[in-house]
Amino acid sequence: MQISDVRDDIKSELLTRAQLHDRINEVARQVSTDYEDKNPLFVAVLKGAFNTMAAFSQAVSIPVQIDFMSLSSYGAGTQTSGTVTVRQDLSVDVKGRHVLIVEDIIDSGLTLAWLVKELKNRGAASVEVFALLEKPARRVADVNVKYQGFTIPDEFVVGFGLDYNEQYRNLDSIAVLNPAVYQGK
Ligand SMILES: O=P(O)(O)OC[C@H]1O[C@H](OP(=O)(O)OP(=O)(O)O)[C@H](O)[C@@H]1O
Ligand code: HPA
Ligand SMILES: [Mg+2]
Repeated sequence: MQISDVRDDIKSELLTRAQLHDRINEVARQVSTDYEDKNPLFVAVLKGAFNTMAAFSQAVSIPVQIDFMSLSSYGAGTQTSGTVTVRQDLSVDVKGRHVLIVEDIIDSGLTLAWLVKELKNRGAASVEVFALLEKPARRVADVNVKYQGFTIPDEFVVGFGLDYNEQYRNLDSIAVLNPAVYQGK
């Protein structure tokens, strides 16, 4: 789906499909060098990171393993609930593994802070983060992000996996949602 398909709901396009893929490819090159011979485990944080994981994992040039964890804290709104709920856990043991978390966005930082701690507690040999988007304005939890895509302004964005109330995930770029869509809800 493209912005023209949901024009009235969108305030502005922030990152085009080409910009997203160019940056993901750059990060993938770096990660391929850094993790050569480490047999890394990529962990995508669902649902939002499904597109980032697909594009990123295809762009790396080393063998990797892939797993998913489904976490939720936003529900149907535009503000974090402050509580991370595990909807679906990993299917592999991370003990002794070099884990790279693949995330769509760091906003408050609460989701990632929780996950990094959890994976370290489970015995991962190392835990690093690739976040496609970072929204520094709303950060309340400190997270060390080794690989990042773009820093974005303090606006609620959708597309490329990111949703508002489970919609717009299949938009092929990142856009600022028109506040009229969620105001008064
Ligand atoms: O830094 P934070 O404030 O914690 O926000 C970031 C997280 O919030 C969103 O997930 P959400 O809870 O909306 O679940 P979803 O991925 O299924 O949409 C997003 O995909 C990140 O995982
Ligand atoms: O700006 C956002 N958009 C969609 N999901 C999110 N989760 C945290 N921040 C955002
Ligand atoms: Mg969401």
